[in-house]
Order: sequence, then C-alpha cells, then structure tokens
Amino acid sequence: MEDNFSWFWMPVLWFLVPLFVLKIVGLLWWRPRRIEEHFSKQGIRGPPYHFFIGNIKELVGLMLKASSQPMPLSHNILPRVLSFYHHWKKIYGPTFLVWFGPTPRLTVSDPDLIREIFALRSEFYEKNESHPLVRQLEGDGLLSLKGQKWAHHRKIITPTFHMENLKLLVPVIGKSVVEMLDKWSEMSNSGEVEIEVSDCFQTLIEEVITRTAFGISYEDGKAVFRLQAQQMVYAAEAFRKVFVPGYRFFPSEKNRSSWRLDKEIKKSLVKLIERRKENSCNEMLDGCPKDLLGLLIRASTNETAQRKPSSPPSTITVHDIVEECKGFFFAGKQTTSNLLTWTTVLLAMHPEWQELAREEVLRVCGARDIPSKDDITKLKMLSMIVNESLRLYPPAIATIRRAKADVELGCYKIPRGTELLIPIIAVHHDQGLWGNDANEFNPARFSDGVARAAKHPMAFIPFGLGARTCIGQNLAILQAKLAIAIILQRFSFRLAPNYRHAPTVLMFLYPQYGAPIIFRHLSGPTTSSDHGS
Ligand code: HEM
Repeated sequence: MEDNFSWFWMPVLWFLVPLFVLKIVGLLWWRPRRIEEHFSKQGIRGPPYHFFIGNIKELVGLMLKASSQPMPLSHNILPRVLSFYHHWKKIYGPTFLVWFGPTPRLTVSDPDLIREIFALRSEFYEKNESHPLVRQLEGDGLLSLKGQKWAHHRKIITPTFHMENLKLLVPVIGKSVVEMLDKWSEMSNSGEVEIEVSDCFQTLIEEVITRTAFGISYEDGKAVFRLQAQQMVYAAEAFRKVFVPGYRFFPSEKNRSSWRLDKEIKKSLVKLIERRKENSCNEMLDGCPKDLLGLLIRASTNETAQRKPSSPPSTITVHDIVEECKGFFFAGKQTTSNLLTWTTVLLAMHPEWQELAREEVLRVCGARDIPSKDDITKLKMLSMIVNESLRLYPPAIATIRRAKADVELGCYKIPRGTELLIPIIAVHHDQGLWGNDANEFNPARFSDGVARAAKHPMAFIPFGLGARTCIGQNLAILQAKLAIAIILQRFSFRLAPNYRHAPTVLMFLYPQYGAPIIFRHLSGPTTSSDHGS
C-alpha cells in the first residue's frame, strides 16, 4: 500500500513543488523586476523593490520617525503626515514607483492626470481591494462595491444626501450641538473651560450620523460605533504590515477578536433593521427627513413586491443593508469629526479669522438662535474657512485606484494591476498649484469660489472626484458649518498651553496628542432653555 502511494505521489510532488516555487519566485521577484524596468524606460523611478516586503520597512521607518515628536505650529504638515511621499519625491520627482509588498503603486499628483483617472477615463480604473481588516470595517457597501451593484446602491442612497433633505436635519444637528455646548458651560470656571475637542466632536458626529442613517432608531446605532472603534485599531495596524493572502483565515488572537467584533456589529445592525422594518416607520411622511435605513428598506421592499416569480432574487438584502450601514458609520464619523477638530484648531491659531467668522455669524444668525438652513447657506466667510481647513488638513489624505487593463495615462503606459496612489494632501500643499503661500492659512484664496482658488480647477479634491466622489460631502459641510457657527455665537477660543501640534494618520488625519482648546463665554453662561430654533 505504502509502495503504491509513493509510486503515484512522488512524481506528482516532484512536479508540483518546483512549479509552486517557480510561481512564487515569478510573483515576488521576477514580476516586480519586470515592472520596475517597464517604468524605468519611461523615466519613472523609485526606491528599489525588496523581495516580498517591497518598501514597507523603509516606509514604516519614515512614518515612525516623522511622528516621533510634535512639530512647530506650522501648516507645513506634509513631511510629517505623508513622510514617505515627501522623502522620495525629493529624490525621484512627484511621479514615482513605490512597493507595498509585491504590489506596485505609482504616485500621481498632477491634476490633469488625476482628472483622467477619476473622470475622463474612469472606466479603465477601479477601486483597489482594501486590506481584509479595513474591508471588514468599511463593509461591502458603496465604499468598496464595483460595477452594477455599486451603481444600483448609489442610485438608491443618493436622495438621502440631497441638500433639500439634509436641510431638514438642521434643527436635529443644532440641538445636538447646543446640548454639547451646554455641558461645556456647566463645566466652565469663571467663564473659561478647557476641552479636548477631538473626543467631543467624535461623540457629536456619532449622534448626528446615527440620526441621519437611522432616523428614529438612532439610540440603537450607538453600540455599533463603540465596536467599530475597536475594529479600527486592528485595521490601522494592518496598514503597517505586508498583506499576506489567506492570513485573515488564520485564527490568531487579533483575527479572532476582529471576527468577534464583526459578528457583534452585524448582530446589532440586523436587530436594528428588523425592528425598523416592523415599525414600518413614519419617516416617509411629508417633511420628514429620509434616512438611509428607511430608503434602503423601502428599496428592498419595493423590489421584492415588484419581482416576478421568474426574476432573480431582490438585489437589496438585509445583508446589503448591514454592509451599507457599516460604511456610513465608518466613513461618516472619522472624517467629519476631524474636519471639525482641525477647523477649530485653525481658528484658535488664527484669532483674526475667528473674529471675521464670528462677525458674519452674528450678523446673519444673531447671537442666540440656532442658525436656520437658509442662514447656513449665507455664511460665505465660514465656507471659505471650512474649505481652507479641508485643503490644509484633508481628513482623507490619499486614495487609490487600480488599472483594470493596460492603459495610457497622459504619456505613461500603465500595466494592468498597477495601483495609482493619489496623495490628496500633497496636491493641496503644492506650491506650483497654490502659490508660495501654499502652507499658510489663507481662506481668502477661496473668495472667488473653489474652481478659481488654485491654478488648476482640480487642485482641490478633499472629497475625491468623478462618479465615486464622496456621497456624504453635503452632510459633512453642513454639520461642520452649523457646529462652528453655534460655537462662534457662544464662545471665543484659543489653543490650550498644553496643545502639541502633531497631525498624524490613523486611516484619517487626526491630532496625535488630541486638541485641547480653551473656550471663553462671550457673555454670561447660557443654557438650552435660552435658545430659539
Ligand atoms: C469631511 C468629511 C468627509 C471627507 C473628507 C470625505 C472624503 C471622501 C473621499 C475622498 C471619498 C472618495 C474616496 C475615493 O474616491 O476613493 C469619499 C467617498 C465616500 N464617502 Fe466620504 N468624506 C467625508 C464625509 C462623509 C460622510 C459624512 C459620509 C456618510 C455619512 C461619507 C460617505 C462616503 C461614502 C459612502 C463614499 C463612497 C462613495 C462611492 O464610492 O460611491 N463621507 N469620501
């Protein structure tokens, strides 16, 4: 029997093992060399590829060194935040090849090329596959879907984020902001209070997103945020490691924790969706905001009702809804809370702009009332300030696309499978596009509108570009303007003496040591009962 076994298997193994080794060597050694050569012939160079790990070791080293200590109070944050780009750009120029493990990434910061990727020839590019831990966090929803399924979901969800619909949320958001400020007032001592704003704004945005996403069920959504915050720590660690295919199935301690968290998140969301379906909600009544959950449930119900017995199953399932909700929690919270944090820090650093913004708010909205939806659109100075904040401190500092086929990008020939890294923050800080004061806080550059603020209309891309542009941008801007306006009505503020300037990336741009700010009441302390609506 044993003899029969070796007689049959030994030659098979002799054949298969070398084949497997050859395949691995091809993927991890020969292919990267060929790609390096392909780009080098076109004048594109970069740090040399190292077997299997690519440039991960140098990359992590540069990041750790850059974030090892705070920086001076300056807005020249690119060297700290995207240290590898800053470092290699000086050596190889703005378009260079960098290796994330065996995956090549070409950096693209020329706005004409960026427009080609996102808008003019977007059919040749697709979203790259996120790391499985990141994917778990962002869900299999709009953020990562592709093709027809993405288009179908985007069409259904878009109405939630129309300005007309969002404006109905103004009193809800305003109420959450006022409640937060009332707590600050209660904590204040002789009219002043020190607040670590990045934590406070996260809680505020959680509340607003849960209301926008879940309407009447917002209380139930809060548990999901807590679980996602834990998942985010694992996902952020994954960014610093080479992606090993299949490793996610290995029952390591972290993987097991991450699976458990994912299971809990799914369970909470399914419970929430089922309860909401049973209640069959009142949110479709005239004048009530359409929330994400209501729209998705309605879409799935309509599809099921209209389905012929012979047609394929409804495309919006409870699983789809769960995945979309995960994405909205994740994308909505971290981005907007960081926008609020950086805008507050900037106004604390630049009191002259804080004063101009306050004058406008008091003139348009008065000193006490929660600004109305019409007031918000009139706050031009505040819009300029928020834009300048998004330019200097964009919460999403970069994005990635993958070439679906061999494609020409400008004068470059890009092989299929190459990833293109668009360093949003580098484009926003480029002196060639923004002038010599690119690293200065100067909201006035937006006084003639976004398209004319820089030398190229595509130089300002905090929300991405083209069909896959951020669906939540109106909501983010609305929340930020409303919250800052209400703060300006009630407080003046400055950096706390213990503030340390340390913008850092943990998936999004955030202050490494928090953002302690001192708030001073403009007049005597007020409470919510004093406010109009
Ligand atoms: C300051 C706040 C925000 C910033 C800077 C921001 C940034 C971005 C960027 C750059 C993209 C494009 C990514 C790419 O092309 O690869 C994006 C997409 C997206 N964002 Fe946002 N975002 C913000 C707020 C929000 C909010 C509040 C929500 C939802 C509640 C949201 C949901 C999404 C979704 C679902 C996508 C994917 C859209 C698609 O592919 O169809 N974002 N965001």
